[in-house]
Amino acid sequence: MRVLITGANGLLGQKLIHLLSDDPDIKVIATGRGPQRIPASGFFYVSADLTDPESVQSLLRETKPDRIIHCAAMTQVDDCEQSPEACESANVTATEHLLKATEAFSSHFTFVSTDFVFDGENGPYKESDQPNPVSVYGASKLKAEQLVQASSLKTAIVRTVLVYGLAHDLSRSNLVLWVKNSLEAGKAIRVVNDQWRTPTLAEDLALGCWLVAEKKAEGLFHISGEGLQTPYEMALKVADAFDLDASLISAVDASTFTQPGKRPPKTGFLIDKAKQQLGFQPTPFEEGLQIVSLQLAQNQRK
Ligand SMILES: NC(=O)C1=CN([C@@H]2O[C@H](COP(=O)(O)OP(=O)(O)OC[C@H]3O[C@@H](n4cnc5c(N)ncnc54)[C@H](OP(=O)(O)O)[C@@H]3O)[C@@H](O)[C@H]2O)C=CC1
Ligand SMILES: Cc1cn([C@H]2C[C@H](O)[C@@H](COP(=O)(O)OP(=O)(O)O[C@H]3O[C@@H](C)C(=O)[C@@H](O)[C@H]3O)O2)c(=O)[nH]c1=O
Repeated sequence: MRVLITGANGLLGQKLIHLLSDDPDIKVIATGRGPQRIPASGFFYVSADLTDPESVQSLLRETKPDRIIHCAAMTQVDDCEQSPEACESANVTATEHLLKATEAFSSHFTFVSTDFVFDGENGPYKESDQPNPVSVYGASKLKAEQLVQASSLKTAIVRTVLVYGLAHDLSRSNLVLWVKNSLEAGKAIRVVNDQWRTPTLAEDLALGCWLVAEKKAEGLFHISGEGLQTPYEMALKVADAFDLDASLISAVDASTFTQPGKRPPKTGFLIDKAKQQLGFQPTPFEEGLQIVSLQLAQNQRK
């Protein structure tokens, strides 16, 4: 089976490559912007800018995938707010090019989306709840979802929430690494206690995406951790897991931040559909932190 993973240099992309590249029955084709930044082997890497229709057409012609897992996106929420055209291009137009190019090959298409399609007034959300994005990023992902749903291909949409984990040379950090690195540097941090999320271990998300793609499942799936927590609560758990000074963490209201992109207050997902239809079972947050801690220790020994 030939599996094309977009956004291969990103957090989810790297975890998918790690999950699939040792399987002798799967040929992993990884695509990213610019050179490969993943220090691993066992897969084929193609550099492509997905906003360029010609590049996308030739990528599909050359690789003829059976499954596509489209992870690539402009994920910096504040940058999207400040550069809406770049956001539209990376998140909507690129998805449109990919869908069009895929039509010739009838591949199954999995699109990775976000809790930020919701306004955060009524979380946790199930798949049938009504989206209402409050940021340019959220609106762009919803627009891309609508293109995916309108396509004649067999498609699935995997929405997820606040992904954390360790990977190489990422262009954006995540809450766990940010808190850990700040506390290790002795830096005081202010963390919001009036937003709620169901944080997702990157390895769990990769497996969830693969369960969808492998089964050629169709429709919407909410795939995340379980149990609402505030980023402040998560930060305290990070301090505990890494034996760092929790007194450096202070709780603040989101209103004290002047971020360009508005964040939905209470998202988080109900994941019964993914559990029942896919057999998805997320790792509890505390265990996820232990996994990240082990990976960091292994990297230090290398
Ligand atoms: N991280 C999170 O908390 C969440 C993520 N998601 C969604 O999950 C998916 C994966 O996110 P994640 O892995 O964390 O994000 P990352 O930002 O780590 O990875 C996204 C990748 O997309 C690449 N990319 C951006 N624009 C283009 C382009 N024009 N052509 C080719 N590649 C491009 C980036 O390249 P480069 O590295 O060169 O910048 C990056 O490697 C995204 O679709 C995101 O919207 C949903 C909810 C939460
Ligand atoms: C930087 C910072 C973040 N936070 C909190 C707010 C927020 O809930 C959480 C993560 O903040 P970030 O700015 O890293 O991420 P943010 O852009 O809010 O996260 C989102 O990313 C996109 C891609 C998604 O699709 C979403 O699911 C979501 O995870 O940490 C603080 O409390 N203090 C801070 O100084």
